[in-house]
Amino acid sequence: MFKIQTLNKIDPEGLKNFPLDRYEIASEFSNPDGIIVRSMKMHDMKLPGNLKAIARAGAGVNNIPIDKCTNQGVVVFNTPGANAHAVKELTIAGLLLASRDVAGGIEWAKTLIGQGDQVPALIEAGKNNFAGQEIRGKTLAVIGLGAIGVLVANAAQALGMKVLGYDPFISVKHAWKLSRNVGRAEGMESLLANADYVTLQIPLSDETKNFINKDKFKMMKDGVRLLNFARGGLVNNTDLAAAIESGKVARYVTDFPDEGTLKMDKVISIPHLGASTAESETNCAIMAVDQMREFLENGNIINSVNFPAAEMEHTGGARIIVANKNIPNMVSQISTLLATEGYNIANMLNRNKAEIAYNIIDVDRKQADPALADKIAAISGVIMVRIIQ
Ligand SMILES: NC(=O)C1=CN([C@@H]2O[C@H](COP(=O)(O)OP(=O)(O)OC[C@H]3O[C@@H](n4cnc5c(N)ncnc54)[C@H](O)[C@@H]3O)[C@@H](O)[C@H]2O)C=CC1
Ligand SMILES: O=C(O)C(=O)COP(=O)(O)O
Repeated sequence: MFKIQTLNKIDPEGLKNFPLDRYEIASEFSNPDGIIVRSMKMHDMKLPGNLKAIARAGAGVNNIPIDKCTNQGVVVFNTPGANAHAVKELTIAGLLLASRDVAGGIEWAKTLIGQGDQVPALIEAGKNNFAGQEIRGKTLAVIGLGAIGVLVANAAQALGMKVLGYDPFISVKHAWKLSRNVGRAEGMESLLANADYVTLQIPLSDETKNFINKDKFKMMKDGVRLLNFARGGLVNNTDLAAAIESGKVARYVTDFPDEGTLKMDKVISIPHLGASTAESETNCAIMAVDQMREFLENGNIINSVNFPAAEMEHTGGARIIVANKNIPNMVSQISTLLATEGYNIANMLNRNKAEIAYNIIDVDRKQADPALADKIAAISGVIMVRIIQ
């Protein structure tokens, strides 16, 4: 039986894909084999000894201690693209909320309760205070052209905006999906100097923390509207407060409000609703569960953020999976040990990603002795071994 712990509410449509004769699912387990999580912060959590994999039902993995997981041989998955349409739609809503004072107007309209028959006239008299601008013809800078950024860029272009994209690491897959009408920014300076709206669709990492700071605000037009449906830590709050105060930023729309931004003027705060649609929650849960099962049952790795992709058809016989440091001479030590122990390799796959190498080895025996795992684990540089019978 595999034990799967859910750290957030995970859509049952996904969880039902765990067959109950082989899986136990609960929100509390002392030593689970797998964890499924959404946004809960795991950095202070001690990783359970049996833990083999963490699946993030969503895109951002900044809530997961990736390096610690890698060092302990724990494979971390996410579900790329599974919630991208939901975030695209809310980002488009953000563009409109940044342009027309719909939020302020709604608040004001509620204050008219009790004015009886006067309400329609008061509405007409007061609406001037909430007028705005159109997005058509304005320039949008999209920073990050991944699953979400490409959809946002294409949708904004279809709504009549001029769109400039910026992503020095754009993947071929996403480049193919980008409308040819989306312009390529030559660099940050020209991108920000030309933008009426800037939207962030990049991950939060050590490299991107405080990505929007006083230097970037300096490059922006006065009255720019900034959208952040990516992560709060991408924007430096002190510099944002100064940019709002000086009129550089006309509106900041954020899906990640904090105590600091809640107190600022001109900020529209959304309570992290980007991926909160029935469709996205289902998509993410199904993908997370499928990837977790594929790894636990077959050792195959699909959409991991810390391990290489590795898929090999299981042709029968015992399967041994081994993760090791990506250094020379590991495969030969492992295969020599297998030969010494009398195992013939029927099929083998070796993949690597950064510091990690991962092997899937099928042997032509139905069962492998569990003690074999300990012998492989004793080879210096081996991080994780598991036998799948
Ligand atoms: N508001 C919400 O509920 C949600 C927020 N997100 C956030 O959005 C982020 C992006 O999500 P996806 O598009 O699905 O991820 P993705 O991995 O498909 O795309 C991210 C893109 O950002 C690019 N990038 C990375 N560093 C960059 C930099 N310094 N400058 C320019 N581009 C850079 C990458 O090359 C990649 O193309 C997630 O990491 C997460 O933080 C994602 C889903 C839901
Ligand atoms: O997928 C992401 O990165 C998100 O921010 C969505 O978070 P959530 O699953 O709604 O807690």
